[in-house]
Amino acid sequence: MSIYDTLNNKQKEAVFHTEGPLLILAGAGSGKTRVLTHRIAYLIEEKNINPWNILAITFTNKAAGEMRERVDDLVGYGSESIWVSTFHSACVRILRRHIEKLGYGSNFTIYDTDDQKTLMKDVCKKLALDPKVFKERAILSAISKAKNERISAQEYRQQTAGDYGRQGIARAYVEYEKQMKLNNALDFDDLLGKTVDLLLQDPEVLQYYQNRFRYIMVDEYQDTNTVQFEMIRLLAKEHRNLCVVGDDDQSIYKFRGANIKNILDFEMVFQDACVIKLEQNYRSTKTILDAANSVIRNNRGRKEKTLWTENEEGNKICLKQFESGFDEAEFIAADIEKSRREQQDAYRDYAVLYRTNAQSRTLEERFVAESIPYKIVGGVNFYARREIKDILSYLKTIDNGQDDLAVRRIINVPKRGIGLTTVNRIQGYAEERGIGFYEAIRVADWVPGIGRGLTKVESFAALIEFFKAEANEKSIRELTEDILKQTEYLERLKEEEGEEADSRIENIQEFISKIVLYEEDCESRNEPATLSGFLEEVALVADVEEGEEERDYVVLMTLHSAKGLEFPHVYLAGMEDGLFPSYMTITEGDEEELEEERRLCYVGITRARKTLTLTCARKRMIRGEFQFNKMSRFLQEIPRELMGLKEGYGKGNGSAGKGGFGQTAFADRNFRYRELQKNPFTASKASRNFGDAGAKALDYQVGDRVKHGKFGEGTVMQMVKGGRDYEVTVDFDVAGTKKMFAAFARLEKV
Ligand SMILES: Nc1ncnc2c1ncn2[C@@H]1O[C@H](COP(=O)(O)OP(=O)(O)OP(=O)(O)O)[C@@H](O)[C@H]1O
Ligand SMILES: [Mg+2]
Repeated sequence: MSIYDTLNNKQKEAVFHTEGPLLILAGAGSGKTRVLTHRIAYLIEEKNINPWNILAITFTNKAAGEMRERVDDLVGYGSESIWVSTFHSACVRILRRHIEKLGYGSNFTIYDTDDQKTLMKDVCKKLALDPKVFKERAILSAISKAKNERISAQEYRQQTAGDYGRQGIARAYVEYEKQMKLNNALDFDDLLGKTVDLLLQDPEVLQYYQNRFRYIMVDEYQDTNTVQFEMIRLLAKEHRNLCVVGDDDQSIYKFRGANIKNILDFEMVFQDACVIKLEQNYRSTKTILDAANSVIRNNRGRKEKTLWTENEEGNKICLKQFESGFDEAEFIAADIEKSRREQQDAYRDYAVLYRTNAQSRTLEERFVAESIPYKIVGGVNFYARREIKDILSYLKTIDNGQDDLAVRRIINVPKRGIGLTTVNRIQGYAEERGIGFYEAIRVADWVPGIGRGLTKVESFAALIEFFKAEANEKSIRELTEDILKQTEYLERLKEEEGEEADSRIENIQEFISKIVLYEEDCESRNEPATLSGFLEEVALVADVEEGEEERDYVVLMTLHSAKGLEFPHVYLAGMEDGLFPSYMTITEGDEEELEEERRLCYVGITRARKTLTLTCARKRMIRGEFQFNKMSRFLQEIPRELMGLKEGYGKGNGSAGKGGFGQTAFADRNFRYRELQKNPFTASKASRNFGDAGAKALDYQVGDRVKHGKFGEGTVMQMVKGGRDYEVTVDFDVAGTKKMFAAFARLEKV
């Protein structure tokens, strides 16, 4: 039996159709990716095509990795010379070799978003653009959009003549390009754009790659954008052996410029293209497939497809509504553990998918508490996210200032003009004196060579001291909101705009919710909610080391990252109107947006092979406020007979099978749109009053023998009372004389 015998007739047709343009348009789980990998094997083994002549492109690194594995298994010897990669990494490889022809050095640097922002800041300054009107992030996203449409800076300038706002952007675009070139740098969009430039401008290079990539395959074709299409078109122009596979129902990257027209245009650009439709789904049970079909059916602008399966009926879909997001997470963790034991399968057979990154926080905490190994795919753990680490570092510094790394992390975040030289001087001084970094900051005027950096460091210290005083009087939430306000951390994120900044803001809001939950929890137990207590609790989750050898874990990820993947058991969490579909989609009533979200829901459902569990919460804490949500409208699109009952766990009493589902579940639970529109962080009454915590009385005095954690025993020589603390001079037996603040030194009388 050959490997091709496992394919159905349509799939075989697609695999054997090796010459000429081919479009495979088919629904989820119908074997598109499988056709691609078998096609590669077929080309090499049956058609004697040199592996070197094959290019396979897919969407994410994870998908590329999986495709590479599948190809290696099928092809064996020689498979390493096939290019299996994402668009970006293919472009980098091409550019490293030939970019000199465009006047760049082959050692060009790739700018990430931060680098871009830094450069754009300089550009705006140089052009004296009004920062109130021209936001860096907004300019950058306009540039990115233009680049994806292949509009150069010059063209952009001509197009926008007479339009004041866009003229400013055009000037910034021109200058940005000039600077990028001077820096020998490319941004992500350039990787594609410059590759296309190269292919257009240099016939030799074009010919080289056309001859090299005689067979080109593109997976997830529905999410390619205009530049990507142009690149493929050029590469395939000579030999025309281009096979693209996609599903218009799974197009979910419109916001990044994906152009669904590329599917429609394919037959126009390659007029003799053969089109094959695959209609049999091999992935999911009948029940899951029915659910997916009944959801996507509600989209109007789509090509009608009939996707069917010979797979078994399978379990009913489990739908559960919980009181809170916490209960939801508790259920998911318990359910995975229970099911895993019963079915004797592995953690990696389970995936939990959600709409926004911020949703991972509650799930992660539950998983840690239950010792269930998990991995966030396509992202990082909640407490490892940059913005969360930043705020945590503020809180740690305010709490005790003993975590040098935390202090160093925030001394210039957000930027307040304290450079690395100054930081290193302070560090050197701290090391020399054997004191902590923050202690050194507080005596910055003693740091040799600190010079002009001093005022800035002093005002940083004053800010922290202000927060310290505030910490004594305010709740952790108030303190945190004030940190975000006084440092303008949130303000700067908001100015950035764009999907990344939005996601960071959501994470911060989720962090605020965590604080509120902690404070409420303490209150209910009649315990004081202290900053140290909070940090300790968080550390239990934040400092969990990822097991190096751990290969079996539950996968947590956003719906977007889940594209192309499959799992035996899938949980879709947070199926609520206002979250999924998103609040913006609902309130703005944009039908196109809603259809895009519905496609995302279709992608989510069709990731499941055997079981699908849909969960939602009646109330969910968002930005520290409870918000009441209805079940997602997408759930209402799934016929009730496909849904089943699963016993409840823990506090979650919202079973969906009988009674619970229906009237009450879908009743309008005074969804508070207006609540949502409020400023997330209501201004707190921050008085610039440093308060006087007063120096705490010490149980030792001059002449006493004391003990220090690091320096050992010594004699107290001098004590000077300051506003908030004593400055103590101790003559240590071994370490010599040191000056230190009592609060930091934690000296014990012996
Ligand atoms: N002819 C077949 N016989 C048995 N299993 C098959 C067959 N075709 C596909 N499959 C299996 O069905 C599942 C889905 O296939 P694949 O991932 O290739 O689908 P897809 O169309 O790429 O899905 P998606 O739209 O989600 O990317 C895989 O587990 C694959 O191995
Ligand atoms: Mg696929």
